[in-house]
Amino acid sequence: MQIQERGLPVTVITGFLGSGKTTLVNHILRNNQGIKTAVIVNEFGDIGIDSELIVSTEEDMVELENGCICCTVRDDLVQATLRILERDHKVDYLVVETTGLADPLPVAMTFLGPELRNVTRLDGIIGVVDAENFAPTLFNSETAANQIAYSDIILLNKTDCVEHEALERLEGQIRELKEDGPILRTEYGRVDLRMILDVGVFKLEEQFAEAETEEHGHVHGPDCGHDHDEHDHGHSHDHHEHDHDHHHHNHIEAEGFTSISLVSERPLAAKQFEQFLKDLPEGVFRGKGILWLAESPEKVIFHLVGSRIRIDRETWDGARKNQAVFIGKDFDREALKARWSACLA
Ligand SMILES: Nc1nc2c(ncn2[C@@H]2O[C@H](COP(=O)(O)OP(=O)(O)OP(=O)(O)O)[C@@H](O)[C@H]2O)c(=O)[nH]1
Repeated sequence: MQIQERGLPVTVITGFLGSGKTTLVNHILRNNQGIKTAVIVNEFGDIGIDSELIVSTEEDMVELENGCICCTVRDDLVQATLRILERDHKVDYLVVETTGLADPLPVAMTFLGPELRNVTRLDGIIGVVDAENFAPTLFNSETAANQIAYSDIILLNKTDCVEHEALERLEGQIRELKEDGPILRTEYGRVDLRMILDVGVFKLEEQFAEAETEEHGHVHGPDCGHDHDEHDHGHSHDHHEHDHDHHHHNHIEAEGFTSISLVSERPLAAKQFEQFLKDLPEGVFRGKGILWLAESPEKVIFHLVGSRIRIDRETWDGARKNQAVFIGKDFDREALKARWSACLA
C-alpha cells in the first residue's frame, strides 16, 4: 500500500548483449517473494525469445516488440506501464529489461516524463557487465559505454569465467567510465535483492530536471542523441541542432550493429547445426534460440556470447519450432540465412 502511494518503484536493467540481464530478471522473480513484480522486456530482433526464457506468468510480463525501447518504442513503454498501473490486480514493483543495445538514459527519462513521473518512482538503473567479454573498446559502442556510465549500481557478472586478477583490472576499467557507485561481483546475477531493489539509488534526477519538455510530451536530456522515427509521428526536431546528424538513422545501425531472426516450422539436423555454429562469421557476437533438433525429443535452448556457447534442454510445452536470432557487426545476413536453411532436416 505504502509503495503504491509513493508511485510504483521501477528498476531499469541495462547491460550489453549477453551480459546476463535475463538471468538477473529470473533471479529477481525467483527470490522476490511476497513482492508482486511485473516485468517489461524489450528485445532486439523481431522474435520474442527472452519472453519465453523469463520465469513469469503471462499476466505479469509485457513484451515490447518491433523496436528499441530507448527510441522507437518509448511510447509503448509509457502505455505498457500505465496498463500495469491500471490493472485491478496491483503490482508492487516493476522491472524493465532493456535490450543489449539500448541506451538506458532515454529509458530512465521516460519514467521522469509527464505521463509517468507522478505514478512511478525510478528506483535505480542496474548495469550488468559481462566479466568475460567486457573491454573498454568492445565494439567501439557509445551505447555500451553509456550503459555503464548511467548505471547507479554495476553488477560485474560472470565472475566464474575469469581469474581474480582480471576482476580487479575490469573494475578499474569500469571506474574510468563511472567514478562512483557500487560494483557488485556476481555469478548468474545472484545478488542479495536488498542491495539492488527499492534502494532509492537513482541520482540523475537533477540532471534530468533541466531536460527540456517538448510540446508533444517527450522529454529529451542533454545527451539524448537518439532519433525518434516512426513513433514520432512526424514531429519536427529541427530545434535539436546538436544531434542533427543522428536523426533519421537508427542508432543501432549507426553503430554498425545488425541482426537476423530465423524461424522455421521444420526441425534442424543436429550435425549440420553444430557445424553452422562452428562456422559462424566473426562479426556475430550474440546468438540465442529455442531449437527443435530432429534427433532430440527435447526443446534445446542455445546461447552464444562471444566465443562461448551454452546449450540447455527442456521439455516442450507448445508446438515445436525453431526460433533464433543472431546479432553482431558486419556479417552477411543473407549468407547466414542460406546456411541456416541448409541445416533444416
Ligand atoms: N558462466 C556464466 N554464464 C552466465 C552468467 N550469467 C549469465 N550467463 C549466461 O550468459 C548467457 C546470456 O545470458 P542472458 O541472461 O540471456 O543475457 P542477456 O543480457 O539477457 O542477453 P541479451 O538480452 O541478448 O542482451 C546465458 O547462456 C546465461 O546462462 C554467469 O554469471 N556465468
